[in-house]
Amino acid sequence: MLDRYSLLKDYRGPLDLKYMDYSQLAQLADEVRDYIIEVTAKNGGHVAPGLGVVELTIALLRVFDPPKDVIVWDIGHQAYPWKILTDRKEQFPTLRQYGGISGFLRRDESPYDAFGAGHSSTSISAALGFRVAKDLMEKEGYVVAVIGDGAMTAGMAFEALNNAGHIRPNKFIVILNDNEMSISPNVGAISTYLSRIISGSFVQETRQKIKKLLEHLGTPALRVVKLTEEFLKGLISPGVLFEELGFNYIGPVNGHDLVSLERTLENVKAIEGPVLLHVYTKKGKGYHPAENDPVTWHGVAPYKRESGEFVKKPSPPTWTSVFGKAIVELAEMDPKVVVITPAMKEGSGLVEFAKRFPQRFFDVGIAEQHACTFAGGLAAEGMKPVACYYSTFLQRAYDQVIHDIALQKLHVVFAIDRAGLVGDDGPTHHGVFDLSYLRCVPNMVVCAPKDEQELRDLLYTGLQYNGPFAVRYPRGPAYGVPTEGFRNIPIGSWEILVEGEDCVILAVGYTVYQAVKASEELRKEGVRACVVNARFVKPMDHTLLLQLARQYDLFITVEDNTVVGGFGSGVLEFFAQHGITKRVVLLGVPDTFVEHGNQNLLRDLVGISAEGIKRGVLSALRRVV
Ligand SMILES: Cc1ncc(C[n+]2csc(CCOP(=O)(O)OP(=O)(O)O)c2C)c(N)n1
Ligand SMILES: CC(=O)[C@@H](O)[C@H](O)COP(=O)(O)O
Ligand SMILES: [Mg+2]
Repeated sequence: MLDRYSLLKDYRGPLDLKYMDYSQLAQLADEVRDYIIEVTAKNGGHVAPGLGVVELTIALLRVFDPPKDVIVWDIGHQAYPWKILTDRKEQFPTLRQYGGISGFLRRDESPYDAFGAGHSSTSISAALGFRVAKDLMEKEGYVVAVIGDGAMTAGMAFEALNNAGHIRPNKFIVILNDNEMSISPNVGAISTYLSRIISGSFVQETRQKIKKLLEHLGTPALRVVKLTEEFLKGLISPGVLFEELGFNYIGPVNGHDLVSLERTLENVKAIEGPVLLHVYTKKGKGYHPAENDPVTWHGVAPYKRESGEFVKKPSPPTWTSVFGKAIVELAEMDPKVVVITPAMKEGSGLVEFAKRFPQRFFDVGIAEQHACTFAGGLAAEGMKPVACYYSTFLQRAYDQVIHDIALQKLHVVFAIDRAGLVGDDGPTHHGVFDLSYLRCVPNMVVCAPKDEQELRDLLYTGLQYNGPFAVRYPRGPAYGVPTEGFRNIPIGSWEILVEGEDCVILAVGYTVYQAVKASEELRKEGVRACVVNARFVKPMDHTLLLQLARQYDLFITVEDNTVVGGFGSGVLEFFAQHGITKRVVLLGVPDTFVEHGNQNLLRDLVGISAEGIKRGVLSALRRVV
């Protein structure tokens, strides 16, 4: 694949960059962009973020000397050019494939990936750690954090700036890559401030304000105005916010102008104290579909590169779209329903809701903790907040779930998307801990639907129930069952879906229909397994569980969550509390970080697909295939 690129094919590594002239570098930038498009068209992935930082990556590799100089990219979804230009151009076609290279940064993948990432807004903290460690150990080198404007909206980034502004280290540079986009257009007061810096309006407006103030003070001051005009120009730094936090603010600089970018970086190296370099770039640069629609092209499935059309296979609606439709209907029925997302409007299926109910929709930026406590406040005053999270990102708000919602028994519905194995994004994004971390929290109701209708019903149930309620559902297509209306499901109730005498399979959420399929296959082999839809993980159906314990000796629990502390553990705890001694086999995600790869392949590998469950049951019955 590399043969078609005249410079990239013979490129050996960052040292080569230092010997190229600017016309060669421009050509190399084009080739890197082309290569990213070529590979992501086949594999899918994050297209627009990486296309926007090709020149920045080249400049960093020319001005600094990694891995001696440490470059920490935030999130890492924009690091495809970094992977190609450091040491992974050959492996790049395996991007996000099982066994291939990751779509994010990993320390075990390359010495150039200084710090693992995938979740947002960690770069400045990690970089500061590197800086302090280097200083304590008297090690050479610069430390640079590269953070996007979206990532900069998170509290964690400001916690790090606060600390860095106090320590005031030298050779510590934060590059703010500002493309005015999070996944959606960036939101919030900080984003507005950054946009005003880029447009130049911040300085102009501040000067006007000072002039007006002086004019207001009368004639002597007016004379001063004239004298101070030039002085004011120098006095007002557009990055006054960062200056006040103890950083030297430099910028804004065009992040696609390699010459000035490099010159600025060279100058920045000589500045004493921490520096914030504000760079503006275009998300999706160089590929028209992505430049024109960076929201869609943030992260995509495979596509045709010439047209930008997506290669779609017919499939049932996604769980996300079922949720998105249901929440609009529920909001129509109840004016108290409000929706909160920490920067995941599209991914959480909320585009329609935001259009229909702009006053009741809150994109709070990448601020999972704030989103949760904000929901708590809304609930305390009598609204019905639905806090929409990806399972993996809810991890950020764990203390808030406990302290601000559960302890106060507040009526917040957590709609948790991307539960279970998500596939190509890999271990940073799998939502395989939520059943464990939520079921141990007092007052929480925790449930998972077996299909689309049950998702609607559980949401409806959650909005009727007066307390903390979490419903979790997976990434990707649902089962295609018809949906209509809403019904209340008694909290803690399970249902028997398949009768059988040999053993009982207690399955949760996505795995329920897999267990039903497995039971059909098992029947062909003479095994009659009972299948139960254990839709409530907390509280469990104690009555049914006691009844089943009288009937069966072998229990198989299935969940798309870690087996450590998850649903199966809950069943074991219940049996232990009731002195029930039955054989219980736990099927689920093992106690290891599962790699990236095709979602169904991963499900099969960990043994929670229909085939995997069949294998698990047979082996439990000691009839190993
Ligand atoms: C804690 C956390 N919340 C949400 C996300 C999902 N997410 C990934 S990229 C992104 C937008 C980041 O915007 P920015 O930092 O400006 O980078 P850009 O894509 O614009 O280059 C979001 C919200 C995440 N990775 N981590
Ligand atoms: C980088 C990041 O965190 C998001 O872009 C994430 O990859 C989105 O995942 P989905 O594709 O499941 O929406
Ligand atoms: Mg951005």
